[in-house]
Order: sequence, then C-alpha cells, then structure tokens
Amino acid sequence: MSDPKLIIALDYPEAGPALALADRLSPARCALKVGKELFVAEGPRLVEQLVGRGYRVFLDLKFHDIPNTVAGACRSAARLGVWMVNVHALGGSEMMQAAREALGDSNDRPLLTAVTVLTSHSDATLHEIGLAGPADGAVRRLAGLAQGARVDGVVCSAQEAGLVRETCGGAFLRVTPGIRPQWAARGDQTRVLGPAQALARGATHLVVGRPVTQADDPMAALHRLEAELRGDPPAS
Ligand SMILES: O=c1ccn([C@@H]2O[C@H](COP(=O)(O)O)[C@@H](O)[C@H]2O)c(=O)[nH]1
Repeated sequence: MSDPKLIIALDYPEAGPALALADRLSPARCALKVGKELFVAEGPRLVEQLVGRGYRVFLDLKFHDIPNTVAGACRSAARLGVWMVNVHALGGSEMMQAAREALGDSNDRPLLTAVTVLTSHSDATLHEIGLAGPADGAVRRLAGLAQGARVDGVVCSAQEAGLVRETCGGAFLRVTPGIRPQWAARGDQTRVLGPAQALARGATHLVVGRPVTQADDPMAALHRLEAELRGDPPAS
C-alpha cells in the first residue's frame, strides 16, 4: 500500500465516533492518528481495532521522559502494530537515540518522528518558556538533532517544512499539523497553512483534525480538502 499523505486526527473522547468515522474512510485514502484524548479514554485496544481495519496508525503520544522510559514506551507501541510513533525532540539526543534503538531495524518497524516546536506556539509563548523566537531557528536545530539520532523525520508546522527539507534532505519526513483551509477555524493553532500550500512548501504528510472531525458534515469537509490538494477549481 502506498503511504497516504493525509493523516486524520481522531481527537474524540470515546471509541464510538472514532470508529464510525474510520468506517466511512478507507486506508487507501488516509492514515489515522490516535492522540492523547482517545488513547487515554480507550487504550491500546482501540489502536488494535484500527490496525485490524487495515489503517496505518500514527500513535501521537509525544513521549518525553528519561531515555529508558521512552525506549520502553516505543517498544510497547511497536507491539501494537502502529505505523508511526513520536517523541518530543526537546527530550534530547540520548532520549531520541534510545527510542530509535528500541524500535529496531526490521522493515516493518514503526517510523519514528520527533516533535520540534508545537504548532500552537507563537513567538510570545516560545519566549515565555525560554526559547527565543521565531520558531524557525529552534525547528532547524531540533530537526538536525533528530536526524543525528537516526529519527525518520519531524513533526513541524508546514511553514517550516521547507527549511527542514533544506537542512535534513528530502528523505527526512515532514509531518505537519496546523493545516487550515480558509473555510476552517484556526482554534488554538498559531503556525498554520492551507493544505495545498503545505504540500507546496515541502510537507510530506498533512495532519488534519477539527476541520474534518468537527465539521457539520465531516465527509463533505474531507472531499473539499482533497479537492484543494488536487488543485481542483473551487466549486461554484
Ligand atoms: O505540533 C503539533 C503536534 C501535534 N499536533 C496534533 O495534531 C492534531 C491537529 O489537530 P487540529 O484539530 O487539525 O488542530 C492534534 O491532534 C494535535 O494534538 C499539533 O496540532 N501540533
């Protein structure tokens, strides 16, 4: 199966709506992301159900702990059969190396990505936590650190996808949340970009949650987003 560019974030409080949406989608159309809200509510069983339906599952738990603990968490994630798992690059090289080693080198191991700077951060909120903005500098540095630790790619804003490609090369993944078509609310996201612009800037994967999951008609919203990605003229 080819690797779908679109990753739908199943940020729901329980399994029902997540599985209902999964049943209306297809593994050829998108991968699915399970984050903290759904995982804390439903646990590994839900992940196994999605994997069992043939989906590539991105387990987005953003591990950030001492190296030994993160390595163990990655091993547990791999046992669930997920396609991608992630850590916070701010955990440092040693932690990322431990995560990568824990996943082994088999062909079917999960991909490992590292979150650089959360897409909700602005220059002001970065300053608050002691990181001098703009985000680009920190993203570039953390992406280099992640690549040095043999991580497969980073999670960053699509605004920074180009600079990550320039720094780390085309094979290094750029997984980009904060995707906002013009018709969708920004919510708590700060460093956003539209879907077509994100691809043009060098994103390899687009993570989309609320613009689809909170839409009155999620399937219609997804069609609209896919049309934008294909470059179809806007429907009149
Ligand atoms: O920097 C980051 C890292 C992860 N996320 C996650 O992506 C989705 C985005 O959902 P939207 O509803 O489209 O905003 C969400 O699950 C986040 O936890 C991120 O947004 N930014």
